[in-house]
Amino acid sequence: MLSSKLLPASRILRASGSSLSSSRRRTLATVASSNVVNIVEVGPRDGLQNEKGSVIPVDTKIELINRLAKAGAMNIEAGSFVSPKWVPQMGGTADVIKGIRPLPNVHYAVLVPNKRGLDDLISLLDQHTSHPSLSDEISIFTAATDQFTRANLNCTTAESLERLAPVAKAAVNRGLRVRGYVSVAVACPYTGKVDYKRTREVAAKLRDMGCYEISLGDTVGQGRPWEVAEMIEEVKKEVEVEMLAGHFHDTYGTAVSNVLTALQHGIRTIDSSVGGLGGCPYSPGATGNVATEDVLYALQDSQYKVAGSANGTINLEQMVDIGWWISEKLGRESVSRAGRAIRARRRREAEQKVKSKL
Ligand SMILES: CC(C)(COP(=O)([O-])OP(=O)([O-])OC[C@H]1O[C@@H](n2cnc3c(N)ncnc32)[C@H](O)[C@@H]1OP(=O)([O-])[O-])[C@@H](O)C(=O)NCCC(=O)NCCSC(=O)C[C@@](C)(O)CC(=O)[O-]
Repeated sequence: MLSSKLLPASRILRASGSSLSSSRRRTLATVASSNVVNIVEVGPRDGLQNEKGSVIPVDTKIELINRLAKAGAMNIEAGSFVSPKWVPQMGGTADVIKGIRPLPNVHYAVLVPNKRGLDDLISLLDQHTSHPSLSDEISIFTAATDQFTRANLNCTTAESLERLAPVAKAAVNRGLRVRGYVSVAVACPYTGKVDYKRTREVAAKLRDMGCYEISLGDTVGQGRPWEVAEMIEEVKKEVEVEMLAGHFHDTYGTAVSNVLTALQHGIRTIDSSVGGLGGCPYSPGATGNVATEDVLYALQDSQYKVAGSANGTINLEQMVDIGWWISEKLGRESVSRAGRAIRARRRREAEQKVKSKL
């Protein structure tokens, strides 16, 4: 386990459950210079929510989450309490949460869109008090444009923020940590290039309502590294970089570059999805999140160290296996570039071994 000294600020806040006091901010400034990178594994939620066809069995989702935790993932978005009419794949989240074998030091988060979602989670937790670590975090979400928020939440961004404020407050009062998402932080499928001032304002409002971390989503996956850099610099004018996370989809193949750009601009928490699973139901054509395997590979032997519970990190080889396993369950191959290359390398090595024995 990494010492808390090495963990990015927002994750320390989450560990202590405290709010940002001024003395905290000073300690955090030192921590922010750390090169430890946190991964938030969003495969079981963002990765699976958009799957077409039949609903993925609860047992498969549970196995996915348990495998991810075993491979060292310490932050896993396990599902969402949203309307199953809107997102049918997330319908069985309560059963998924109940079925997880919770590991110590792993945070299992659940996405909620409204008070009803939070109430559903709380009633589940109340029924399972013997598993206090079942789920200790909610993610709430809105967007930088009204058009996207309407498609995703059936209201404007201002209305969503108004609805989310009491949800965040109730969650914090209950002892849950609250993470906020700003979707379409760079570009919107309905309106094109986004005014980053708007991204900044929405991120600041989420911070003010009690979110310990705000994830900036390139939902469409069309952000270029220089645009991501500009967006982050704009948001940083109002929100501490220690509280920011990067969430990049890979539609145009820029996701790994965008991750590196985010790190260069001070962000230390990255959302990713095993096997590059995913896509957003309200962003037509958008592909999956940056693959966790690709991020792990890109950061190997660099100045950055990925935090995790498998010998202090996340095991890349195991993640490759999980990416292939879940992709095959979904009837396809993993789209992770590192995953494919590592599988090919393993095949070559196995063939050479056979040849050398002949
Ligand atoms: C917010 C609503 C419900 C509004 O939807 P609405 O239709 O305006 O709400 P409503 O209050 O009229 O409710 C409609 C029905 O849903 C039910 N309902 C209401 N709330 C819930 C709930 N929590 N759980 C279960 N059921 C619920 C409610 O009871 C009712 O049932 P009916 O009376 O018709 O039988 C809807 O818009 C919704 O569920 N949206 C969620 C959309 C979603 O999950 N999108 C994907 C996640 S966001 C994302 O992927 C982006 C992100 C985070 O990854 C970052 C990035 O990449 O940018």
